[in-house]
Amino acid sequence: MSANDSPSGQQKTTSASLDAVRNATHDSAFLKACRREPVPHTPVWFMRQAGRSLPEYLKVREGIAMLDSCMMPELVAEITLQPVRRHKVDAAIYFSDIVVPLKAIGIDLDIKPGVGPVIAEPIRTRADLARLRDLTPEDVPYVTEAIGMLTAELGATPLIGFAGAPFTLASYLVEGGPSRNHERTKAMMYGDPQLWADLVDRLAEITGAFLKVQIEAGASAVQLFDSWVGALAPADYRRAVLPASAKVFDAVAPYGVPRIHFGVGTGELLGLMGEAGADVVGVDWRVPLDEAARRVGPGKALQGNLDPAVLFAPTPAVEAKTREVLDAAAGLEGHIFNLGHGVMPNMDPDALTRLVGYVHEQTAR
Ligand SMILES: Cc1c2[nH]c(c1CCC(=O)O)Cc1[nH]c(c(CCC(=O)O)c1C)Cc1[nH]c(c(CCC(=O)O)c1C)Cc1[nH]c(c(C)c1CCC(=O)O)C2
Repeated sequence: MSANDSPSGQQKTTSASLDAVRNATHDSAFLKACRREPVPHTPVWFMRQAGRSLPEYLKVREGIAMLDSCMMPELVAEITLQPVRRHKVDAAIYFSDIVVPLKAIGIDLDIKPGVGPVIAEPIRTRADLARLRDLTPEDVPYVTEAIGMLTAELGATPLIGFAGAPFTLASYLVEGGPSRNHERTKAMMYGDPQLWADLVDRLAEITGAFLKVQIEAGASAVQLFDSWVGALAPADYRRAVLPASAKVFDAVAPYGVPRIHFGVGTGELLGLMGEAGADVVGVDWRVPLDEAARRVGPGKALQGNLDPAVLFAPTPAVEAKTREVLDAAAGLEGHIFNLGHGVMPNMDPDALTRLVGYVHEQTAR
């Protein structure tokens, strides 16, 4: 199957325009690095680059709830473009949230400012699983529409689509909201392995379908965020999570777009996260990239991994820490520079802009 066969039957983005997007972005530094090809400079983007660190974001979001904003295509396109205009990053990331596909299939949830996603009725029993129905492109028309607008504006700059991975989504659904220790999630995982397996398998189906919509609309790469999976030991990850994450990666494999996988505190899981099917493994700041490369093994690019908190230090300190990251990445087959986790709301946007310039200048070849 090629991406042009449009397996969902949706033709909102025509094959010809999808081909045009593929051609325009193909030789970008970002996609070359994902493919482990030589690059003119190390590409840079930041997780959570769109959002509260930017005054122009706060301005357009004024009076609009987070989830509502995700369903307004023009606003989504504007917010996605803001960090590209300001920082000159090498890729855009689609503005949305990991819980958007769950909302789209009818799960009653909200994103509470300063808290995160909150689920009205958590998923805890076999009967609850029935509420997790399949996602179709018709459930998320605003995604197709916004991505269509974006690819027209972005030209040669690739757009990264994303989704939450089954474990991280399951944690929100089972706990009912953010959780420090994932107690109820782990209680289900260890106590009712079959219910757990069925839950993450359902989530894999939904997530795979959601990523397909984004790719068919014109996303040039996808990132699967398993933000909280670092809470697990490798043996548990392999048994209870890897099959579901692999199912998501397999679902989008036929499109041939790079698949990025990221989690926080996943130093002990990096090899397994690559094994799940990622082409690019995201690394937080706790493991130097040369060591991460040893853990991941050959044939995969790495993304990361400056400690985001470093951005609060004076510029010479930021540059010294950035140099350390670049030095550790010197022998890699493919490196995409990023922070080890997301941009923080109170970060100075100018420090981010300077960082992009510094990485480009230091790695120009
Ligand atoms: C775990 C997770 C979530 N959402 C996401 C993850 C995985 C990434 C990670 O590990 O950070 C993913 C996400 N959420 C958002 C993006 C936008 C794209 C980007 O610029 O990276 C992305 C990629 C927008 C958002 N998602 C959210 C905001 C802030 C809400 C606002 O601006 O009103 C944004 C810009 C809300 C949200 N949504 C979530 C949290 C923890 C929060 C923060 C709650 C808070 O502190 O207010 C769940």
